[in-house]
Amino acid sequence: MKKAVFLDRDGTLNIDHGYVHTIDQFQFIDGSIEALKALQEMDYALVLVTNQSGIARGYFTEEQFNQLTEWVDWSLEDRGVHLDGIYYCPHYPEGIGEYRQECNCRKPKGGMLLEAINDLNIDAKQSIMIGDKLDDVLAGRAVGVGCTVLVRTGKPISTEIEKEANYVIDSIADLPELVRQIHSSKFKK
Ligand SMILES: O=P(O)(O)OC[C@@H](O)[C@H]1O[C@@H](OP(=O)(O)O)[C@@H](O)[C@@H](O)[C@@H]1O
Ligand SMILES: [Mg+2]
Ligand SMILES: [Zn+2]
Repeated sequence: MKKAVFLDRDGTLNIDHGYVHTIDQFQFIDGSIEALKALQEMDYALVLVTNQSGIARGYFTEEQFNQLTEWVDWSLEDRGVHLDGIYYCPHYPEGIGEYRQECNCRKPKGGMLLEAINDLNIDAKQSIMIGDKLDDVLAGRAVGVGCTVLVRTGKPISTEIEKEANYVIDSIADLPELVRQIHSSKFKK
């Protein structure tokens, strides 16, 4: 079994301009690519788990999402970062057509993470969920992820919400250092 970092997208990997769906709108957060590279070198599988209710809301199509995702994936590969899995939820309970669903994949539910855990043989306990919203923390917790991390690069987070995560850091750029510290403090025990 392998350990993984479950990565939220908007607000964590890229700036959340609100329902980002074009290459022009997609801005990697400073230091995010380098952080992913470092985590990959620490033997973490990298798994993207993103709510894309903009599809169900009719703001953009699944096809547009897939095109952008392909660009993101290749931009990362270009910089030596391989995403082991990409999972997205296109649904919304008040959405349109086939996307109007009370699904099990939209965070805070754990469906996307669970699918990845099964597909990629991931050890949830050894894994990390990082995101910018309480829903990310709750999704991680729902599947028994060992460590939940909130970043301050996305939606504003209240002190009440901060208490729900195991750690709060300024940006995903700080995650490799946090992981190193966690590992070294475990050794000392
Ligand atoms: O952060 P991840 O999961 O990667 O993606 C979230 C996005 O799909 C969008 O999620 C929306 O929330 P609702 O889906 O409308 O609740 C809003 O927060 C948007 O600003 C945001 O772009
Ligand atoms: Mg987010
Ligand atoms: Zn869904």
